[in-house]
Amino acid sequence: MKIAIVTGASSGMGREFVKQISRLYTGLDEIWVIARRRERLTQLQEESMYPLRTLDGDITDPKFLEEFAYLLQATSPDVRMLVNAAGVGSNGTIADLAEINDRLQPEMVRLNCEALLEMTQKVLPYLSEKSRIINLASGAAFCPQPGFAVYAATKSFVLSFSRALGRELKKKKIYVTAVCSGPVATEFFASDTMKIVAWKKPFLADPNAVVRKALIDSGKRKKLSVYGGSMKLVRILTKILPIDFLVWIMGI
Ligand SMILES: NC(=O)C1=CN([C@@H]2O[C@H](COP(=O)(O)OP(=O)(O)OC[C@H]3O[C@@H](n4cnc5c(N)ncnc54)[C@H](OP(=O)(O)O)[C@@H]3O)[C@@H](O)[C@H]2O)C=CC1
Ligand SMILES: CC(=O)[C@H](N)C(=O)O
Repeated sequence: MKIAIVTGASSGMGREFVKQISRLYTGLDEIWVIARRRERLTQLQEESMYPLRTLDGDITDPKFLEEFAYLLQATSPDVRMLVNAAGVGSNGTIADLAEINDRLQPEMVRLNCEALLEMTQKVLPYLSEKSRIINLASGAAFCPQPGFAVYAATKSFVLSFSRALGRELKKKKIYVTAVCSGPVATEFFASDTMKIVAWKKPFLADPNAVVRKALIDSGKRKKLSVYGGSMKLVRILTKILPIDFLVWIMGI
């Protein structure tokens, strides 16, 4: 059974990946969609040409991860694509966010880094030649960001992890792409602790376009998918400017 697996499939870019994978890829038997909001995943079936297997649960929950591992073992699928899209962010200083809720930032690390690693580890034995992993990192991975510190650090983890994993899997011809986009118009910015800052608003990208580029870049076996001219420029600047200057700019 050939499948694709998408985490964070109930909204934003994860949802868009399911729709576009369904349109662009032939030969799949199922897409496994993962998120906590079951009704959203069920509705998604209307937008997919492939049968969806709805796995509703919290990917930071060890029980969910155990059941997921058991399902993989029981069905032994040929996973053609894994998209790790589940992720959250909060902005504010580390001290302010800790005062609001001291679990907020540790849980962000647990979801954005640990759960992504756990999902990847579990799926790895079921990936075969020419299969793909797409990890949602962010342009925030390129540089430390005072006021968005833990989120940016989690995304640096995702980028670094993706690059190294891609190298490790090269011999097996399994290709890993880290998606490093700027702000994208999704529910990501709808939470009480994640407000989009004013200067980012003009740069908000359409999730449809970011995901389309990610799938094209993954098809081209690119290690990074960077959407839009402004984010490409940011990437170059973060390579050439001194780190202290960059951190100062980001903290203004
Ligand atoms: N929006 C942006 O500007 C950018 C986002 N990114 C990254 O892209 C990824 C997708 O973000 P985006 O689509 O914008 O955000 P959304 O908020 O729209 O989607 C996040 C998804 O993650 C799922 N999710 C959250 N927590 C859990 C959990 N504990 N277990 C399982 N699923 C969970 C949510 O589903 P549910 O609540 O149903 O569980 C939802 O489907 C994230 O990793 C984000 O960091 C990268 C660059 C820019
Ligand atoms: C939320 C993101 O990841 C985005 N790149 C941003 O910096 O706003």
